[in-house]
Amino acid sequence: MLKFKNSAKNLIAVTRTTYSRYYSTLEPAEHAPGQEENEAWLTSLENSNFDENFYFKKISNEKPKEYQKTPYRFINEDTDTGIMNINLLINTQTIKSSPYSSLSARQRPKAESNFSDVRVLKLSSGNGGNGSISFFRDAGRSIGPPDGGDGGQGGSIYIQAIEGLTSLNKLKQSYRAGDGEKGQQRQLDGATGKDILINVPVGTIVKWIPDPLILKEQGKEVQDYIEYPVEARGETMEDYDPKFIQIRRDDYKVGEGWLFKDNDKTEEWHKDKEFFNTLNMKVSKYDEKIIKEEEVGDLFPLHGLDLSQPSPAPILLLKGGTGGLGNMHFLTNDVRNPRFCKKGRKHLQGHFLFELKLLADLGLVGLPNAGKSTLLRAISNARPRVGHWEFTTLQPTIGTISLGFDKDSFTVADIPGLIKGASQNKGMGIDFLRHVERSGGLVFVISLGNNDPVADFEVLLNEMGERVQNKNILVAATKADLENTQERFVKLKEFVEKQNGWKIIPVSAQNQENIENLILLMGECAGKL
Ligand SMILES: Nc1nc2c(ncn2[C@@H]2O[C@H](COP(=O)(O)OP(=O)(O)OP(=O)(O)O)[C@@H](O)[C@H]2O)c(=O)[nH]1
Repeated sequence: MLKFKNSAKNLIAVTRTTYSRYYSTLEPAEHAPGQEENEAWLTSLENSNFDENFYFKKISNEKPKEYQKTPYRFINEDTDTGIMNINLLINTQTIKSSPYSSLSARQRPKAESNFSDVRVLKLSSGNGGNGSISFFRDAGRSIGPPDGGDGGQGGSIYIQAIEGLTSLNKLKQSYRAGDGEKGQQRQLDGATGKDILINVPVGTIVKWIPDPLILKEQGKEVQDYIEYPVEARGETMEDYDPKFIQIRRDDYKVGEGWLFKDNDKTEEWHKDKEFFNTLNMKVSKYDEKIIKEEEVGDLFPLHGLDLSQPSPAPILLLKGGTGGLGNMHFLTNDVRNPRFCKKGRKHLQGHFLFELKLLADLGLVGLPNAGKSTLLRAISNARPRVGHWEFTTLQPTIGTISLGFDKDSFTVADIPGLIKGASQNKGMGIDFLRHVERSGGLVFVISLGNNDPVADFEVLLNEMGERVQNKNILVAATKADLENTQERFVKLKEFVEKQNGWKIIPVSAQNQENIENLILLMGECAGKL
């Protein structure tokens, strides 16, 4: 049999009588699928039985119709998507306002340049490259068999929580993965678009949110939406409790997405031809498969992705578009001269809210200037800022405390001081409490240098509200080295011990007094002893 190679040097000249004879006696270009292979592939598509249940189960409860106009839809099936572990679902937490909103302009840039725990990012994956329409050519022959390669896969956006990061401030405002390149002649597939991997600190929660600009136009606040992802849009329905958001690609439907080579023989011309319609019916099955895979793959947990552990591998957030098929796939018995290929599938785009909740075993809670940072310096390797003025601590610091070489160590988070009215956003507000929210225990740091430590403790308990529930509590009465603190300590001890038998210990962080005992009690509070 005569060989038709894709290199001119290897080409064996053939004399052809008719076009069809030419094709029936020649094999196509070296790696391009041949006519027989294409026929077999199209037949397999025709007979293929995609697990419709698998795909449609997830969207069967999709309601109501008008939501479908939006570029996203809610899905309420609680099924594993195959790319994301459902166990990662968490409850939505409230975000009220910028943690820095109440700071003076002088303080703000300092705080924001080093630390950021809430960010909104615009993310887009890449478009799939278009297929290519090309025919083998050489000097002796004006046109050969189709050899147009496939478009490259669009780049995807991945996220990975890694240890050693403590802030979201390095993230950019938007990320866009690369587009797949278009297919090339000689069966060359287009290059794959560049993926993007976003590294975040362990403890980051990622939530999908609608475009903040659109929300603004509608007079809605991103914050409201985050607090009640569905309710704030007035879209809650009885028995409708969506678990996923499906961000949709504004793209061609099954049987569409063809690109044609000739200006005069466009889609209209082809749609009149039986050979094209027959082929399109078969290729539609391929479209269906790709689109169904997108429906499943493009789901995101509505209540967010909680990266509370280092991610063993990057997690796919937004998948790039699939590359379009080149014309080499469409050479069949009926289609001798496929002057068409498929477009690449489009990218996905969405806005995501990144919220960092540092993960420490214990949280230090106290009024400004109570001595929290000094205490953390005394007991751990952390070096938080210490000052004589209030609100020295503008960003949370985490210290690690060792209980000895044969015991677990534990971590302690120092957060900015709370003041009366903090829950109404006074001082630094209470947004920083997100960083002690997931701690098993809280250590209240009360200064014995203040006149009425009991009243101080009451202020803190008021501001903390229900946040103290289900937590181990310890009170560190600090600055015990100061004069006349004995009597204050006795009163405070009495008050503390009345509260569910909580423990209290006097210390002087400055003079390193009673620190060993404090560490032991803290280890107990952290559940490590
Ligand atoms: N005498 C004495 N002074 C202390 C002790 N601990 C802290 N101080 C002083 O109290 C002041 C406040 O200490 P910080 O550790 O910055 O207090 P903070 O609670 O972290 O303050 P904010 O950052 O405002 O929340 C500093 O001047 C410290 O030197 C102590 O045990 N004894």
